[in-house]
Amino acid sequence: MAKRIEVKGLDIYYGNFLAVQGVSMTIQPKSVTALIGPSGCGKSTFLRTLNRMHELVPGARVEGKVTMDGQDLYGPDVDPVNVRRQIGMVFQRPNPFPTMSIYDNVVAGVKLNSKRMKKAAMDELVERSLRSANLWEEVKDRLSKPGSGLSGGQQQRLCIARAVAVRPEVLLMDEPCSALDPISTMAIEDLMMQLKSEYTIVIVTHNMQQAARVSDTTGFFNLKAVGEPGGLVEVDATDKIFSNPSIQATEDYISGRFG
Ligand SMILES: Nc1ncnc2c1ncn2[C@@H]1O[C@H](COP(=O)(O)OP(=O)(O)OP(=O)(O)O)[C@@H](O)[C@H]1O
Repeated sequence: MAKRIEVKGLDIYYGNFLAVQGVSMTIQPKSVTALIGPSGCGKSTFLRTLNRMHELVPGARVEGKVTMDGQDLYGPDVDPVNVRRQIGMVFQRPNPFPTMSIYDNVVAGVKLNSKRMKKAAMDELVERSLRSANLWEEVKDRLSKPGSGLSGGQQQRLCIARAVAVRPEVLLMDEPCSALDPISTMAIEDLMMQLKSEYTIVIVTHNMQQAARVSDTTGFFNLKAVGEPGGLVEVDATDKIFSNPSIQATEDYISGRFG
């Protein structure tokens, strides 16, 4: 299921404002890629262009190329809704549908994709998705209760279950632990390491220890100067970025000298 994403010469605009310039990188399948960098350098903006979610902002657009296993995600015949089905997103704040039951939350995306399913198949999908999100044991006896009754960490795992239920190829995670306590954060980090055996995972994180713990590859984004667009400064194996980066700005950032 996991697929490779290639980004070539990507510029990202909000209207006339060039927010991110010239990103080229390969995102490997069955691995976790972390995007780090100071606030405002365009990590979230870049992440959203990988499943065309930035298009929900009026006037936001890209120039350049993004392909998934060779398929141009911005090709003229490509439906962005289909791209978002193949490339799921998990957000900073857990956002289950609050009045919907845990069960219905898991299948919400599948129903949106208007797939008709028999009850038994749906039950099986709910169990499988909750198991992949490491949440099944905690919720199996209260599937009809509202998603809002879960703890923050459980809600985030419910959102991950909802994302994997539609069987995506890639999972994008935008600071998925920033609203969570350390124990829930550990649970999500463990989950990411399990999920990478099946998915391509890209995570934006402000937590460098987290990037070092969970990712195989790390990309460092930065602004060239105030008022200049953000861009990818360096991308390499996570061990290399955190022990012996090639670029001085990367070293300054990871050693806490700025940002
Ligand atoms: N909806 C938007 N409309 C206009 N400009 C935006 C929008 N979202 C982000 N920007 C601008 O794009 C640039 C990159 O922002 P982005 O949120 O991607 O950075 P980031 O690295 O993810 O920051 P943070 O770490 O603080 O979340 C910033 O200058 C920001 O002000």
